[in-house]
Amino acid sequence: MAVSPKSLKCKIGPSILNADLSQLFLESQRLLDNGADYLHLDVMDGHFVPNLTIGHPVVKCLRNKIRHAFFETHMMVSEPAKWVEPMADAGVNQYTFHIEPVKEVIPLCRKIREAGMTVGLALKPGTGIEAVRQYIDHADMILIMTVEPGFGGQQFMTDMMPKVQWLRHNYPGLDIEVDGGVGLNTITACAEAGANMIVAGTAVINSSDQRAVMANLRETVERSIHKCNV
Ligand SMILES: O=C(CO)[C@H](O)[C@H](O)COP(=O)(O)O
Ligand SMILES: [Fe+2]
Repeated sequence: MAVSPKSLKCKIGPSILNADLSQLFLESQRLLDNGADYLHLDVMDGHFVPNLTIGHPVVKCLRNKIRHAFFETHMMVSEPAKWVEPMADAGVNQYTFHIEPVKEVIPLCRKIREAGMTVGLALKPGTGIEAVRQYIDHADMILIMTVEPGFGGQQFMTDMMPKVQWLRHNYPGLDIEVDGGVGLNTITACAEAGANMIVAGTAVINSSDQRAVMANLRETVERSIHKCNV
């Protein structure tokens, strides 16, 4: 892995997808109390992916209860431009959208920033890194999906790691997120490839010791960042 600047930080963002959503506030607060740096909120529209989850009204309710945490929405939707203002109004901090269905990526990045949010660009497993290269300067973070988007609890795809490695090599200071099947058995591959933003759903939610799992994920990533800085 190429040398990362000292400013690169490990951030752990659990996904609430497989949590008990009838207790969304309590589940989210518990994750934050147990050491989460941010919340990764999976938004699905039943078109871009074959599943439905939550939308901006639910995010807004959650924001009314949790004032200060960083909220990332992972927009698995066919028309991400449509939800920028509602999500900004709901108190979202980072708007991460898939580039696959979007014709005009750069104007959408601009719109998201104008709405006061940071920009994440997400790639499905079948999307090559060349598809995002031209947009990286317009984004704050790149999300490399390590499962086919749509469902929690799937198996991690190790063969996505070359994408992470390429990004880290060429963009030492970039926030690079991995999402899907990330847990104690797969974090080393993510960390060594250069990911610094870690989304973990079932590995954290299903654990009886969320704090220990998140601390373990963090230690592994911080060790890799440190190795590159010495
Ligand atoms: O975007 C997602 C699925 O499309 C989820 O964020 C992801 O799957 C998290 O769950 P797990 O860690 O269980 O895979
Ligand atoms: Fe996600």
